[in-house]
Order: sequence, then structure tokens, then C-alpha cells
Amino acid sequence: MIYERVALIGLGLIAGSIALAAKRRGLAEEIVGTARTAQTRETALRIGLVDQVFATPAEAVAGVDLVILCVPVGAMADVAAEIGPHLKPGCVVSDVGSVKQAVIDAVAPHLPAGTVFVPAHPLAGTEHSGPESGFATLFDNRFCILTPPEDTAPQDVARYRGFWEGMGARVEEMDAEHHDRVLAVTSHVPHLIAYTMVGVADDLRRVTNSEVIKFSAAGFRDFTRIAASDPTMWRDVFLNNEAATLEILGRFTEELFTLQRAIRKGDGDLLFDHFTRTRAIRRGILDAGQDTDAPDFGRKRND
Ligand SMILES: NC(=O)c1ccc[n+]([C@@H]2O[C@H](COP(=O)([O-])OP(=O)(O)OC[C@H]3O[C@@H](n4cnc5c(N)ncnc54)[C@H](O)[C@@H]3O)[C@@H](O)[C@H]2O)c1
Ligand SMILES: O=C(O)C(=O)C[C@]1(C(=O)O)C=C[C@@H](O)C=C1
Repeated sequence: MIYERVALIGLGLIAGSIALAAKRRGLAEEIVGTARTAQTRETALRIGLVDQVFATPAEAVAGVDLVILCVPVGAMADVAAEIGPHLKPGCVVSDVGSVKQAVIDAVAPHLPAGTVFVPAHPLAGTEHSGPESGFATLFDNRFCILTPPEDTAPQDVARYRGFWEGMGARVEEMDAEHHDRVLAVTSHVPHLIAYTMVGVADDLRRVTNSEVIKFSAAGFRDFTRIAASDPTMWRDVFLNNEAATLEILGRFTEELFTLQRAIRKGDGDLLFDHFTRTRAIRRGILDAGQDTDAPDFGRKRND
């Protein structure tokens, strides 16, 4: 056991998965939770995610050793303001937001002296939401990035690192601004591209009454999965990581225009060279053993 009593604020995919993963490994003596609707609270209790539910965040955090904010990034400030006065001294406060600097700016001012803030972001998820979408193995062998403020005591960070490692994650630390730039490239802009492409295909379907969705190939199907992700979560990601996502989008569109011109001019060499470079990147990821989802046959076939 690492923490005696843990409170989860928001009871969706990530909170549900934390609850199940922490129970599986006995990392907490008791897990309590809160959600906005009575229906979500009842579901969380009924399916055994949490031992107890409370109607408000303020009630849920009373006497707990660890609080994890599992709400959309845009809701973090209000939740932090509500729980701040009710946290016990020494309590560790964390979050799972997909953006880090904006969450730190939103949450830190509300935390009383004597509490410890260790922001975190598990790089694991699905397109599903809600308490019933959580599962105990979500974090197995996936990265979880911690972005603790510089003055956080190393033993507090180490203890929270142990909690995530106990849930199966590989933990790394970095500063929040760097996190936001990296994730803009690897997660945020790719989601925007998927949302855009699926929207374009749907518009075409309406215009031509063709069957682009029905006959979508495997790559496009992956896009449709990503584009089915929670609209509130992703709205908040872009509104709260504006600078980094706009910078990467600028580079992306420049590159896209280059490829567009190459197609128009019949510049096969440029296209071939570009695709060769990107293929090497995929192979690099596989060689580094970082794609735990990649099927073996994909590697053999391409090598
Ligand atoms: N889904 C993913 O792939 C993923 C992965 C890593 C991190 N995250 C981050 O985790 C957090 C939670 O995401 P999730 O996928 O578990 O979402 P979810 O929709 O499954 O759950 C969100 C929970 O927050 C509650 N909530 C929503 N708005 C609220 C508000 N204004 N005030 C209070 N509660 C509110 C919902 O009722 C729900 O209980 C987000 O910050 C997200 O950026 C998500
Ligand atoms: O597999 C998925 O559904 C995801 O997109 C998960 C994913 C990502 O890898 O980009 C999405 C957002 C999170 O902040 C972390 C993980």
C-alpha cells in the first residue's frame, strides 16, 4: 500500500482505470470518488470502482492522502478552487490532464501551503468515456509523464512515481512546457488531423451520396476511432495548449503544401524520399520496443 485513502475527482475512463489498476496491485487502502451526476456516482459504486462516493469534491477529499483530478482540462481550476480549503496538510494533489502548463497555472494557486502538487499525464487512453469504459490494464507498459514543480520534495515525487509504476506504467519526468510541445506533436495535432479528415469524408458522403465511410480502408478506420474521442476533452486540450498546437499546425500545413505541389508537378522523387524518411521513423519506434500495440506480423512483413 502506497496511499491509505485516495480520492478521484471525476469518474470517467481514466479515473475508472486508475481505480481498477490501483486495486489490482493493492496500492491504496480505500478509494473514494465524486462525479457531477448521481447516475455516474451510482454506476461507479455498483461496478466496484470505488468504495464510497460523495456528491461534491469538497466532501470527497476530506482526510485523504492523495487526490487525483480526472476531469477535462478546462474544469481543473473550478475543482481545485472547491477542494483547496478541504485538503489535509501533506496531502498529495495530482491530475491526469492531457496538457500540463495550463493545468498547473489553473490548479496551483488554489492549493494551500503544506500540500504537494505532482501533475501527471498517462499516455494511454481510448476513444471511450465514462466510468464503465475504465479497465485495469490500461496503463500497463505505457508512459506516464510527471511534471512536478522544481521545489517539490524528491521523496514526494518518488512516492507518487511508485504509485504509477505500481499500476504498470513507465514513469518519466519533464518540465510542463516541454511536455506540452512534445504532446502537441505526438497526440494533439494528430487528433486534430483525424477529426478534420473524418469530417471531410463525411461532408463528401453527404454531397455525393457515395460510400466513403462504408468502404474505408484500415488506415482511415483508425482515423474514425480517434475522431470518436470525447469532444469536451479535446476542445479543452486545444484551448489550453494553443501556442504549441498552432506552432506544430503551421509546420504541418507547410509540409502538406510541399507534398501537394509534388503531386501536382508529378515529382515522384520528392514523394518517395518523404515516404522513405517517415517509414524509417516507424521502424525506429518498433526497434526501440516502444509500440506495445504493434502486431508482430507488421514488423516481419515490412522488414
Ligand atoms: N481519454 C484519454 O485518452 C485520456 C488519456 C490521458 C489523459 N486524459 C485526460 O484525463 C482527463 C479525464 O479524461 P477521461 O477520458 O477520463 O474523460 P471522461 O469523459 O471519461 O471522464 C471525465 C469525468 O469528468 C467529469 N466532468 C466533466 N466535466 C466536468 C466539470 N466541468 N466539472 C466536474 N466534472 C466534470 C465527467 O462527468 C466524468 O466523470 C482529461 O483531463 C483528459 O485530458 C484522457
Ligand atoms: O489511443 C487513444 O485513444 C489515444 O489517442 C490516447 C492518447 C494519445 O495517445 O494521444 C490521447 C490523449 C491522451 O492525453 C493520451 C493518450
